[in-house]
Amino acid sequence: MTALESRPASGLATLRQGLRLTPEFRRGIVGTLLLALVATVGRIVVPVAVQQTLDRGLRAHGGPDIAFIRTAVLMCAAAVVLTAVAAYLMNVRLYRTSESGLAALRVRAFRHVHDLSMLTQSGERRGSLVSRVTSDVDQMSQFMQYGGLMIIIAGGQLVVATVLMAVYSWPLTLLVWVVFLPLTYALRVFQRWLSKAYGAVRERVGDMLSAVGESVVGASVIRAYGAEERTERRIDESVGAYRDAQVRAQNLVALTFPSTELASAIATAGVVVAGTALGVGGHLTAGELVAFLFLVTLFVSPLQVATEVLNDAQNAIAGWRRVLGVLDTTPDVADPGPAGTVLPRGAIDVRFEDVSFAYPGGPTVLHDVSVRIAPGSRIAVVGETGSGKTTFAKLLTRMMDPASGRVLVDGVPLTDVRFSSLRERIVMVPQDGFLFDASLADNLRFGRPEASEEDIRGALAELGLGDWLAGLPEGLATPVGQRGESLSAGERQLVALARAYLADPDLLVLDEATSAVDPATEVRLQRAIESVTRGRTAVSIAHRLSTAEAADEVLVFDQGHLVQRGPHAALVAESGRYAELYASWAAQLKI
Ligand SMILES: Nc1ncnc2c1ncn2[C@@H]1O[C@H](COP(=O)(O)OP(=O)(O)OP(=O)(O)O)[C@@H](O)[C@H]1O
Repeated sequence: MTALESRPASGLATLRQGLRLTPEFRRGIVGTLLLALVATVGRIVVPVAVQQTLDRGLRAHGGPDIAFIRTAVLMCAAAVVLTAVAAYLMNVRLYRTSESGLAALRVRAFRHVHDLSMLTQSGERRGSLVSRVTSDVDQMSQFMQYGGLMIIIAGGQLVVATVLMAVYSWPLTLLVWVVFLPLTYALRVFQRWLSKAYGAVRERVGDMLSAVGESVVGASVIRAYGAEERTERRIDESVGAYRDAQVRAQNLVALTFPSTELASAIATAGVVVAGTALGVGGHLTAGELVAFLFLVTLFVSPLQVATEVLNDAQNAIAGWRRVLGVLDTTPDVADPGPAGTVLPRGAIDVRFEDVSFAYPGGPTVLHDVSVRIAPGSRIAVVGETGSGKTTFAKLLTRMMDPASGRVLVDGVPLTDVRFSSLRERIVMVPQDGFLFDASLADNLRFGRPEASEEDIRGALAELGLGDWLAGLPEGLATPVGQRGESLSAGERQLVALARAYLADPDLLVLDEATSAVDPATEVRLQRAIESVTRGRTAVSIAHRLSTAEAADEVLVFDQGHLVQRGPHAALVAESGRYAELYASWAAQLKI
């Protein structure tokens, strides 16, 4: 089960919903349809001209009427040119609208992915999420540019050809329809099968991208554990599953082609036989029969195109369903928008009122937590692994909302605070602060894009990192590599801290890194943390004893309950959870 389910709605409902959510596709559609009409009507001029030339020009009373033939040929040439121009203009318009529609859809889907809470995102594999915004939209683009156009033309052509065929001979028209009716029914059945088959194809693309993406990102872990073979097997399997799904879908497509060919051959043969009989009986002229055969070709080609387009259409609808799956997911952590409160500047006062939380489908991991954190105080959150520390931090920064209870900042419920204000005033530094593949300066500027080089140097100096910066080969221009791989783990933590310092929040939530660093970096980190947390409310998930010792107060979590709180010295003196944790820390230090 993924968090963003593909919608099971019918193909037509999906298209309608998609068009409603992407008004760009509908822009200028009337003009395009008119051009399609001109292009279609233009195609019937040739058969009519041939019929007129044969029946009224060549077989005119008293010999061929050259003047009539000349006029018919000229009109025919003019119609062909007009048709070509209309078809060109229609193409251009369709490309333009479909491209801008797809671009808007991509942007909208991508923004929406960002609006979704961490919880929804973590329920969906990253590769699959990426495929919804990239390859699924690409599938739609093929259809919108070729298939959509063909359907418009083919539909018009089918109607116009039928009407004109009926004008020449309704019994022959009936014959053609009788041959083709079973085919149209069969096409509808194929469509249902294809819809299922292409739904599976789109799912497999997501799986494949997920497997490939993960093996690239986790390359070092794979190598470290010698798991290359297992990883290759997983990729082989996902590629194989995609191939099988495609082959299954293509087998169905292959079935549709011969069936149209067969129906077309039967219809043509039938028209020749029945048409000749009608001609002998004096009900049809030679010109009319020839024109009718031309029209049968015009009638058949849209059906042939339809089978091709059906393929694209089903693939596109399957893709569109997955994109709509993203757009339709209401963000569970919603921004109150302009109606929301803007927090005033200054150290933030935090209150948790009976807060409980459970991850979707899981047990309660935080139970009735009530706590007040005074503005400007430094708090250390401690507890065994899995005790709920990170969950507490995520609720405090509104990465997710509590199942029950409230979190208040400066007396305002977090849910009422405008996102822009929330993200500006409250910053979380996760254990492994993600660094982008850019220069050190660009990464530091992430929280405050307008910061000048002087601001950055000043901030690093205030954090006691001036000497570290001086030791870097290219200073602020030093590239940090993908995910900061050119830096050591300790240096990455320093950059994450400096980035938060530059953003200048009023509440800083710090998930202390557990990775061991060399003693010199450790000292730097301690000094930097001391400076970063000064003057603001700071909540650190502490993995080091020194952090707890330096804090104004310690919050002790045990199996989702807040079991103790108070200054380090007082808690050590009490017998309780903290004293046990302290004892195990102290034992580790002695080793
Ligand atoms: N995304 C998630 N989905 C489901 N359960 C989760 C998720 N994240 C955490 N949990 C569960 O919630 C409980 C509390 O986890 P939490 O990450 O808050 O603990 P922690 O004290 O921060 O642990 P650590 O010190 O190892 O980081 C654990 O039992 C964990 O398995």
